[in-house]
Amino acid sequence: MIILETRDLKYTYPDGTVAIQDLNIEIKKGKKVAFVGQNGSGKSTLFLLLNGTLKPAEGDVFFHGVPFKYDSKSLREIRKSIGIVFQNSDDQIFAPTVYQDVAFGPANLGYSKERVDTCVQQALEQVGLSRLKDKPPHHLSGGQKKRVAIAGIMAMEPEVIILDEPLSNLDPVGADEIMDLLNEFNQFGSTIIISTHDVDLAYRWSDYVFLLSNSKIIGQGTPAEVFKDFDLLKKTGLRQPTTLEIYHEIERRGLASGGNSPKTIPDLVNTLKPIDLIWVDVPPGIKEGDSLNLGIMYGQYATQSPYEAVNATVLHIHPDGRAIVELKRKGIKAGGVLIYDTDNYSLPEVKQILKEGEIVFVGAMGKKSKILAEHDGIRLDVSSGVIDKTILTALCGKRCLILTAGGMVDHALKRIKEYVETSGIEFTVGVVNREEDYQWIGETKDSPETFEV
Ligand SMILES: Nc1ncnc2c1ncn2[C@@H]1O[C@H](COP(=O)(O)OP(=O)(O)OP(=O)(O)O)[C@@H](O)[C@H]1O
Repeated sequence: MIILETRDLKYTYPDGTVAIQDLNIEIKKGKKVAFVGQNGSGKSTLFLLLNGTLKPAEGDVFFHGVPFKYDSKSLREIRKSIGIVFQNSDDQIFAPTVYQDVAFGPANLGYSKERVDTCVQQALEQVGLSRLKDKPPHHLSGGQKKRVAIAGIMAMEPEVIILDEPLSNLDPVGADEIMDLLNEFNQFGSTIIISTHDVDLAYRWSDYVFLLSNSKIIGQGTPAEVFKDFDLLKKTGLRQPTTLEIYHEIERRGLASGGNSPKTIPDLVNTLKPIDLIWVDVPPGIKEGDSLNLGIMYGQYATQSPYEAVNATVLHIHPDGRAIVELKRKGIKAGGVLIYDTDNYSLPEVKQILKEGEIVFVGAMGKKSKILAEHDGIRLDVSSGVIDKTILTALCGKRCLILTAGGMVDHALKRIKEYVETSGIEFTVGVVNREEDYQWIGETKDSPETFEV
């Protein structure tokens, strides 16, 4: 279903600058969409047109198929449904306390005092700022201000959230947290639209990408479609995403299987071809013909099983101390991922799972789960980029637990099951405390035996 659409949109600033022209786009409900383009390509102007802050010189914007009207009542409705978070949080935050700032939007929509309070409490909890509600926003860090701005929009419960450069001025962990938050909103059904210069982010995160250049859309499609088009990227002055660039280099050297578009490190690792002879550094004292334990390899290296211990025979030692070795493999079992739904949280149960499930790696997704873990002293090994890091850990034979809630439970389950299915690497995955969703993958009778490495 199309939620937002533009037809022949044009916008000219009063000084004559044409910032948007011939713009025809369709945005589907519930999707994560990225607009990518260089400075001055027109992203911010387009976003202001998409929530009615600017009125087009020509053309129309449609919400659920209905063209925008620009009287104050219609605009209020549009801004309630389509929230925008500005690039610079200081342009958005002005009230004396965090609470009052977040309350501004819902109060302006004429909500009752009780409803405003509920919306604000909920939004502050979602972005993890309940504790700072009485602080003046200008005393907060850049990342915290960004969250206040996001909470202010969330409190109006919009269907579409537009964020202009959501990660500008954030450190890597703060950036991951904001993206996790946006994924969470998306799981609850919001359509999320961002602008960014960051091709890695657009490639990894979005369902659909628009490339903007000189006020026009010059390319669009899934991230895999858009970012494999070198000519298009060149025209837009953008580079390829790093994961894709590394993949193409190893593919060109015959080390990865062709025709893939890996988005994440687990996906990239999974494209590697099996190899039998490799160069390695050998410790002093090793002679030709000796055996070496090289550790563990997985993915397509495996010949008999999804995951294997690798021993090697030293064939030839070069005078510089490096040696050519022939790999000998032994199948062992991969680890597993358990997902715990914190909507049905019980600390004794989590403790029992950690102990009896022999869990060695714990991650939490979503503010609620992180706060629960912190409050109850559950040590977290990872709190951002959780799904990928957990998959990589499970591939190394370890048992992992993800604490999360709501739509994120299904999101994590789906992503990990997809990985299991496309990679052919079998490890266990399931929701542990939600009977109807309890599933295991890869627990077959003929699962490979476990060997000591
Ligand atoms: N208030 C304004 N008056 C005149 N021209 C403007 C105004 N705001 C933006 N422009 C111009 O409109 C064009 C598009 O600007 P816009 O801010 O939409 O681009 P952008 O893609 O968001 O850039 P950035 O990535 O730097 O934020 C640019 O040429 C810019 O100089």
